[in-house]
Amino acid sequence: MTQPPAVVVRDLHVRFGDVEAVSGVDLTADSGRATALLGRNGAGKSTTMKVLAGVVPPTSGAVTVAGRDAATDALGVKRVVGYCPDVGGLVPRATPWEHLQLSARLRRMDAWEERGRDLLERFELGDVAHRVVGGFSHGMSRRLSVVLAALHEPSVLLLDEPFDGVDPLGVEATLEVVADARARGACVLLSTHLRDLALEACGDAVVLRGGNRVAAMEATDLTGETYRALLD
Ligand SMILES: Nc1ncnc2c1ncn2[C@@H]1O[C@H](COP(=O)(O)OP(=O)(O)OP(=O)(O)O)[C@@H](O)[C@H]1O
Repeated sequence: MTQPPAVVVRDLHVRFGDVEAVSGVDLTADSGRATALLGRNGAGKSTTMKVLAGVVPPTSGAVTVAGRDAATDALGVKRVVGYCPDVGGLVPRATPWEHLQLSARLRRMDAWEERGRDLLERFELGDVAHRVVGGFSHGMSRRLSVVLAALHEPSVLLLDEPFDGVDPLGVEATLEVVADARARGACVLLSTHLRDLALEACGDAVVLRGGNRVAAMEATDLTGETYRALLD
């Protein structure tokens, strides 16, 4: 029997006052696959991700994440996803290890320490595990946000601009996290402006423009020329 898609978005609209950030997005994403969400600044990528993370409610439309309805069960959605937000999400006075402890406690995880340590090492944050994050560079904070999203091996992993300001080793570690998640059957959604990295990380691509979906295709079909044409 074919599995239903892990993420289903139908005619999603999100309004902030007078601004319609998302205006009719349709999208599906499958378990065991990674889907890139691409588009220019202001296209609606982060807002769509926030809805999928249960952080912002849909104004209208239907959104299901691992069987949970984002409009009526935001808490259920938050439980099944791992979310790396585009900005923020870290407590400046806490250390990476304290962030991991808090995350594990909130999720009632047992025996998370080894995985936590391993992820910090993979993202080259082992040496600063006990340093407050307030002094971290942008790239270090991004890397920690990916670690926190991945810690509990969520069935839906949402990475919003995970490569932003991240050095090549951090990019490699992030690509590994995406590959691991796919291998254990999770659904990955990753937003980025960077077509090349999207192609490396993801098998599927969805392009947004002005709050609408303008294309959905296999990532390999998204040539530079095609992407450029879709952005205009
Ligand atoms: N909280 C908010 N209040 C008002 N407008 C908002 C809010 N959040 C987003 N918007 C607007 O919604 C539109 C989509 O923003 P969004 O952040 O989703 O785009 P994006 O594709 O993620 O852009 P970027 O690539 O620059 O991160 C933009 O016009 C933005 O200004």
